[in-house]
Amino acid sequence: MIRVENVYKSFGKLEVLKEINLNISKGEVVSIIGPSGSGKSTLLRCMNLLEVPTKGKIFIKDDEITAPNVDIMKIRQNVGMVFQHFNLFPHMTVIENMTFAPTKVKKMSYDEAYKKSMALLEQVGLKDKENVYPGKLSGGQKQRVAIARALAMEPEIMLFDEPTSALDPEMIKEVLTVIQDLAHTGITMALVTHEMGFARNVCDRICFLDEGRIVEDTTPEVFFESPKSDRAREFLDKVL
Ligand SMILES: Nc1ncnc2c1ncn2[C@@H]1O[C@H](COP(=O)(O)OP(=O)(O)OP(=O)(O)O)[C@@H](O)[C@H]1O
Repeated sequence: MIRVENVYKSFGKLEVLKEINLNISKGEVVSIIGPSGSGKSTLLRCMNLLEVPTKGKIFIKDDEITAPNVDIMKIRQNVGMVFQHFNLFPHMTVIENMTFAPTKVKKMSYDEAYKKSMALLEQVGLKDKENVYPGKLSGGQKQRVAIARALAMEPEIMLFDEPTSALDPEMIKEVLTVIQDLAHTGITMALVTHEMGFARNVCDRICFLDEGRIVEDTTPEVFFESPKSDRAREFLDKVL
């Protein structure tokens, strides 16, 4: 579903990603973890071209998204993204946030977008917040709306960039539960997360990044029980 081939990314002289090769199959749930500054967010953002690789290719299904003249809007319709800071439109109510892209970008009828949005709000436990502005929601509620909003575009892929890092501890669980419920429903998911329990219990695979390179790409069992690299062992000693 997602194929990253020999990708490099630099910001000026700073080489942030080096020789990245990664395959994520349809329906797989992959966690990208590693020390701060190791390039996790940059790698995720390359998967929908929020960052453009300096070198290498990325394919979504069989389409090379790094090819010149690619229709980026079309790609992003199929790749939902959830950010650390929610990114809801503050001047729109929850339902306006939800129906905006499906009607404007996907040209869904308002009725269809509305029905779909309400079903998704119910799924994330926020049906009663339909007409509320984001400013009146808690962080956890905002993030659940952001997830529902991304799902309203019916993407085949969801990218999560530290979706719980900006939340108070008591709200982390409600958001992780929503993400966990989504895992293994057929949607392909890549997550940058610092939630080791979630990575271990929910994800199919762990990609451990260190200084811009994938150092381990393995199952949670192997990664958490017997990582092969010193760097992963040092990292786990610090975070567990
Ligand atoms: N747009 C940018 N311009 C310049 N440097 C950037 C940019 N985005 C990221 N970087 C740098 O690239 C490096 C990797 O950043 P990235 O956010 O991908 O790391 P990360 O592993 O996600 O870190 P964290 O866990 O702290 O969020 C960092 O040194 C960061 O400062």
